[in-house]
Amino acid sequence: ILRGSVARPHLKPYMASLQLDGQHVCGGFLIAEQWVLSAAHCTEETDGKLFQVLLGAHSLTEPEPHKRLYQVRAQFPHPGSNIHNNKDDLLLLQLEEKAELNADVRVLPFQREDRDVAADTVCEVAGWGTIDHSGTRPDKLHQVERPVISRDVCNHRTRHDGTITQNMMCTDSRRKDTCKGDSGGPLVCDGVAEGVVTAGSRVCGNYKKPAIYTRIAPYAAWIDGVMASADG
Ligand SMILES: CC(C)CC(=O)Nc1cccc(-c2cccc(CN)c2)c1
Repeated sequence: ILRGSVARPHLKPYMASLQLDGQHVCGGFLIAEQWVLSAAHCTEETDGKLFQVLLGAHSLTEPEPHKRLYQVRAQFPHPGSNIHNNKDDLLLLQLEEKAELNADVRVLPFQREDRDVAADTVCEVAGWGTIDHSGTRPDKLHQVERPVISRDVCNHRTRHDGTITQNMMCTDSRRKDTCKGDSGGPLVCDGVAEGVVTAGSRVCGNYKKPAIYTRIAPYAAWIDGVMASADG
């Protein structure tokens, strides 16, 4: 998160850190006791290894009362996701067991009504992604508020030039923005997850490249189907 602030500890109890060998790679969030939603492109550099999922954390390194690292039983990237574009950039992770829910570990509801969030709505996004242009990685969760911009503005030829589909949404990226390692985290508007951070043009804080999110509502049926089909 570029030019945001340190989040209030454990006030975003749905946040997950997807880790490999103890290193934060991407964000995610708890959508059910045994399921985390993230971004499919986060698996690009994992060489087929499964993530571990850290829940209940504010600091990535310090001991905290309800912090716990969960093994992943299975990962389900959306079948339409690919490395060449941001389409269908969603990843479902089934935890090895149901997460123990408590004050610091809680499910976040996601939007099921497929209707665009109005432009200028101020939403919030959080993550352990890089916090400056030198790629400094934070120990603590950061957050930032960002206004939604319309798909028409986001698709302008000087911005994302028509690549933003109706399954995507954008927020203004002037100065304050998402960045590397924030992918997979939720865009939360009025307490509901409306989108999942995707890397898009992989630049941060440049107003000509607004932040892009995969809208969740269009994928509600896919999410429900995977959760229902996987055992348990
Ligand atoms: C395996 C993956 C972690 C590789 C990757 O995603 N790299 C990468 C590099 C630079 C910027 C970003 C990035 C992420 C989220 C939002 C944005 C744009 N605001 C950029 C992402």
